[in-house]
Amino acid sequence: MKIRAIQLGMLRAPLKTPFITALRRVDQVEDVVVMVHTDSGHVGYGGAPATAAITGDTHGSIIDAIRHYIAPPLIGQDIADLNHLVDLIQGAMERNTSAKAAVDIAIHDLWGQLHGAPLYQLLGGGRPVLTTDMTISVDGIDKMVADAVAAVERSFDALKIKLGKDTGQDIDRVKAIHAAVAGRARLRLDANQGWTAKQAVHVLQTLEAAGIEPELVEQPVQARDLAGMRYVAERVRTPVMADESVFGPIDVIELIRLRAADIINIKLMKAGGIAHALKIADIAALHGAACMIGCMLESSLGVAAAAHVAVARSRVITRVDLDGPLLCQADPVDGGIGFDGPTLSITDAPGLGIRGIRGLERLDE
Ligand SMILES: C[C@H](N)C(=O)N[C@@H](CCC(=O)O)C(=O)O
Ligand SMILES: [Mg+2]
Repeated sequence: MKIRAIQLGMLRAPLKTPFITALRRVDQVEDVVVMVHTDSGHVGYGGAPATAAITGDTHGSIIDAIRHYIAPPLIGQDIADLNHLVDLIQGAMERNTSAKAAVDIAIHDLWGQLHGAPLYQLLGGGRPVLTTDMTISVDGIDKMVADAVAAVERSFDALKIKLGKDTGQDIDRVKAIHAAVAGRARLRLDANQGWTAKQAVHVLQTLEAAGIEPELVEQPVQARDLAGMRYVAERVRTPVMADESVFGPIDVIELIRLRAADIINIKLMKAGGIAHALKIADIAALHGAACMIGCMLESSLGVAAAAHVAVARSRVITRVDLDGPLLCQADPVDGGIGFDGPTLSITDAPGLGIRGIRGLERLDE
């Protein structure tokens, strides 16, 4: 099975309600779609959203990186040589992790199809069912409480509360949500880099003193401020999770060496795809650090790939934040994964099991 052509497209899916974090506000998912065609007539699907505020990648940069740097060396290569293909993708250029992830996902989809098995089975197996949390966008307190209660009523027992706008209001937000859902949902706090280290300690110690024990706090301070991450981790009971501070395997080694976080949020769009996400999970496991599998605001193309990774590394990936497709009015991806409330199930079709994408806009050269 040899790579014949790599085609690009755009997928757009309006959200049910705006997605708002300390970093950005978005109204729709927009993924660059990668379709890798083989001489055997198979198609491998991958995708990447542009999360410029986190990865630095834009739709234009993703398309350009794939067209001019990542795709050309792959043409004519054999899908059976997965490690070689991963080396070509990762070595094609510096950074551009979203573009690399989109192509890496499509190649892994084909590798699964080549072997006639769902990807998670080839990566080590596991039970193909996960439970995701639900994200509550940062907003006015009443709106956040209403969104949190609605999520709990839909059976979500873990809520990811977006914060990081204003420390005083953030404390009030968490107190109000805690009062509304206490005992029915675990609270995961995500400041998306919005606090200083001292502010983070103040927010968390105030909540802890009020008898609120969040399950974790995600990326309280600026991505590069590993000393700040450690400062927070040393002063609060709430476990600290690194998100924007950790992109690839090397970052994890540094983070663990500095003891700057307790938990690592693995995202394919930061890692550059499945191969490096697996490496991160394996490094974390060796050091006894726990992981979450996360996603950007993206469709079930990338989320399906992340789900296969989470299932195959379920001993170390103990938390799941794969709610991107659930935030959309409708997910245009056919096949792959399905949701029933917070329960995410993977089909047993070969590879990622993607059958097609409704309303795909083709991007021609
Ligand atoms: C969608 C997911 N629950 C999430 O919150 N992901 C990110 C933000 C992604 C984005 O801005 O697209 C996170 O910070 O964890
Ligand atoms: Mg985060």
